Amino acid sequence: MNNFPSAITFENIEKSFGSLKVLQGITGEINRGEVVAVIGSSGCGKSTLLRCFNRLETINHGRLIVNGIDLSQSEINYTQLRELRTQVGMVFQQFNLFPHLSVLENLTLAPRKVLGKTPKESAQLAGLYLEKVGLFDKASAYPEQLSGGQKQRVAIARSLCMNPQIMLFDEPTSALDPELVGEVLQVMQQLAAEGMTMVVVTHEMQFAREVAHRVIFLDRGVVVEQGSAHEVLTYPQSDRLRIFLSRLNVV
Ligand SMILES: Nc1ncnc2c1ncn2[C@@H]1O[C@H](COP(=O)(O)OP(=O)(O)OP(=O)(O)O)[C@@H](O)[C@H]1O
Repeated sequence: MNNFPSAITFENIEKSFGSLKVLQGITGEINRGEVVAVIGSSGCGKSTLLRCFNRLETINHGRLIVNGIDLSQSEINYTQLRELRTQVGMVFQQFNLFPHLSVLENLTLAPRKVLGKTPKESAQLAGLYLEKVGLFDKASAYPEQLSGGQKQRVAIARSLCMNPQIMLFDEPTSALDPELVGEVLQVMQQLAAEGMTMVVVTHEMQFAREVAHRVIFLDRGVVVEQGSAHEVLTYPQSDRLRIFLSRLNVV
């Protein structure tokens, strides 16, 4: 367990793609054991913020510390990047499973290659986490044989095999048929109850309301409001948040 006090600290971070300023000076903190939902309209920078947290994107300006690793610099060394990718798991909208590998092979690959586990140790780990997401019986299936909800549960189990301290979820249920959303949210809810630090970019306001400790509302690359899910979703202070929520029929 890393002893750095907060899981993620970000101060005045900025990120541009060419002339497009996507993050325009964002400051905040994710505490250990906290579940934070990041909400906002399409294109406001939610995914970019999340991707900065595991260095899929590099910030242009500001200070960013993730699990004690300083990501403020434009260059970090290979050891730090490996450490970061081990400690911070990420689940994507499109699952990103390897189609040519079985479920078991998808789960055991990183523990073997990155953590140096033996095939037996990694298979044990995989079994443990497949059990946790209710898919032990699918170990020898291939991704194409699974439903979207099952694929996403496999993707979560795959991340958990690395024993991460922080989990990032980028719209994990957006690509799913509505009837499959619940099974994925349930797994996430269980992780949250076990104390996992989670940052979740989501359009699922019910999940935000029921599971998130805190909600951050982004608009055009700035944090417009943040607070408890109850405060932010029930008593929006700004017109921008009111309009966003009314479009989703939340308020
Ligand atoms: N690699 C990139 N190169 C150029 N522009 C990018 C890149 N990634 C994101 N953008 C742009 O940055 C802006 C913010 O994108 P981002 O994906 O962070 O938004 P979002 O809030 O997650 O949106 P959505 O809810 O639709 O996923 C968008 O205008 C997007 O087109």
